[in-house]
Amino acid sequence: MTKTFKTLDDFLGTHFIYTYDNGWEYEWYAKNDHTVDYRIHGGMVAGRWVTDQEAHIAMLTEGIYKVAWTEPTGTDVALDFVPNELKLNGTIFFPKWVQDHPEITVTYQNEHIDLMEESREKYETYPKLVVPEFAHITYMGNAGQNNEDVISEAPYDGIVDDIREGRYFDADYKRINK
Ligand SMILES: C=Cc1ccc(O)cc1
Repeated sequence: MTKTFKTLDDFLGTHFIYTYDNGWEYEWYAKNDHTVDYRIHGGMVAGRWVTDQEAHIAMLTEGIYKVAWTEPTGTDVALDFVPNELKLNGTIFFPKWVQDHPEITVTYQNEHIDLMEESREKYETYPKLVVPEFAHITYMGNAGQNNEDVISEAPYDGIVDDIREGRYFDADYKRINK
């Protein structure tokens, strides 16, 4: 995808894959102006995926976007995208319990909200694990807003290569082989 990001609308509906400098690989979709979906392919909670997470999304200045949200696990996230330079800076604030029991969060969270809320009460919150990292964007796709095909299944080995190499979405950004 070759596109210059200028407006908030240029950002909304974009699908990204990126790798943080610590090696963690994430896939993230700006579903609309208040909703994000994502899948985690590498790192402490690889295998986790989430749809319809409410988030705050703002354009700070032309082509630079800030996204922030708090999750049912108690994890907080702040992302600053500079897509024209294929980079972003992300900070993840993990409660202690996610660091101690990451496996509880490695699932399709939407089907286990009660477990996330029980776990955040049952286990410890502090000290939080703060992970501030730059990331390099390895893929961008124009999925359009509210496209339910973008993040619609659990991550599997090779999925990011399928996406990057054009084997996953058709010309209308619908999933092939559904
Ligand atoms: C914890 C979720 C999360 C999603 C995307 C990202 O880049 C960092 C964290």
